[in-house]
Amino acid sequence: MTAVLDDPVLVVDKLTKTFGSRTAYSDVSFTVGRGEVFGFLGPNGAGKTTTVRSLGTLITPTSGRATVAGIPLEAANAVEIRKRIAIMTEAPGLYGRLSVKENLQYFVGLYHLANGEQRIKRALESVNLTDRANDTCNSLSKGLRQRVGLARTLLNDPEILFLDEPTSGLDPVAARGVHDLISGLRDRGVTIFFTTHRLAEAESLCDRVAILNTTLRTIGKPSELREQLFHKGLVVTTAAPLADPERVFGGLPGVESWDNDGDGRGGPRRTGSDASTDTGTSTGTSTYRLAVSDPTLAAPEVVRALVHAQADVLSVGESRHSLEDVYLELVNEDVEASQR
Ligand SMILES: Nc1ncnc2c1ncn2[C@@H]1O[C@H](COP(=O)(O)OP(=O)(O)OP(=O)(O)O)[C@@H](O)[C@H]1O
Repeated sequence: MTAVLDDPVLVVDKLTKTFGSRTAYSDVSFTVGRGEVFGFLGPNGAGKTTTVRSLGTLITPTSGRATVAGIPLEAANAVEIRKRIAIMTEAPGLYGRLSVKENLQYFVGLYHLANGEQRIKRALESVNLTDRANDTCNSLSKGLRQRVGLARTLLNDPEILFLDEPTSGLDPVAARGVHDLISGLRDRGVTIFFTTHRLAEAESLCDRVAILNTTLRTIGKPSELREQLFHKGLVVTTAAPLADPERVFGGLPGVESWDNDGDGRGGPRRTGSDASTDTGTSTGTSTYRLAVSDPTLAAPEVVRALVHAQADVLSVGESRHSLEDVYLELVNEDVEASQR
């Protein structure tokens, strides 16, 4: 990633936007490298759309600086910046009574683009809509309209594509279609900056993500964020509660602390939701979470100790945290802080 950041296409430095007394986002700094897929996450009202609108020259930031596609973000440079970028807001902004092709022809004219027919042909091919070129936009499903919106953004061969919630309101199949398009564009070297509320989408598509909640809360690869925020751990499930878990886990090499889901023993635990969570009270199973320095070294010790204690072990595995866990941990921290 360092190599990618050696060729930054978007540099944001202490950018702030206020509307009167309301702060949309504040003191935001980050860099996006050429060819990155960069996810911008945050709760409702976090300032994501306002950031996109600012970087896309649609509104003027209150303070701070940015360089977009190598050009300083200043009112005098807005036209030059817009030639190099494209923005798709939540609603694709199409003329419903015009056909797909007529819409694209309209935008080719608006942007004064040469070789319009060739551009339209390529854009339609990129989004697999060649055979719907003569259909009116009103007759298309929301998912297909979103694809027309994407085709529009491709007309000027943008260096940076800003997509504001491109899969909002789409069913899983249509959303998958948009994901495939984003992956295809990444393969062609287009930098993609997109906002989303779908954390699994961000996790699977993005090279890096930033979490915004008026200020930037964190930024990094999803895997790095998981490691920064959560201890490494093992999850042990047994068919029945251990008679004396402290005797089994306490003092084992590499095991820093343990906790039995639901009873809070064994010291503090920092975790969000986990796919393997099962307090098991109704089925008799019991789940133990162990904070360990190195799961590969600790796991054999733990298994030996469990066998020695004649425990009925159902599973021993590494605990996994998702980007959603990271997000919820950070955003919940903000909610708690605001209530203090
Ligand atoms: N034109 C405007 N005038 C006044 N306040 C605005 C304006 N645009 C946005 N805001 C405020 O700025 C804040 C950030 O809004 P923004 O739409 O950027 O958030 P968001 O993260 O995109 O939210 P969502 O996920 O709901 O789309 C909100 O408090 C919003 O009310």
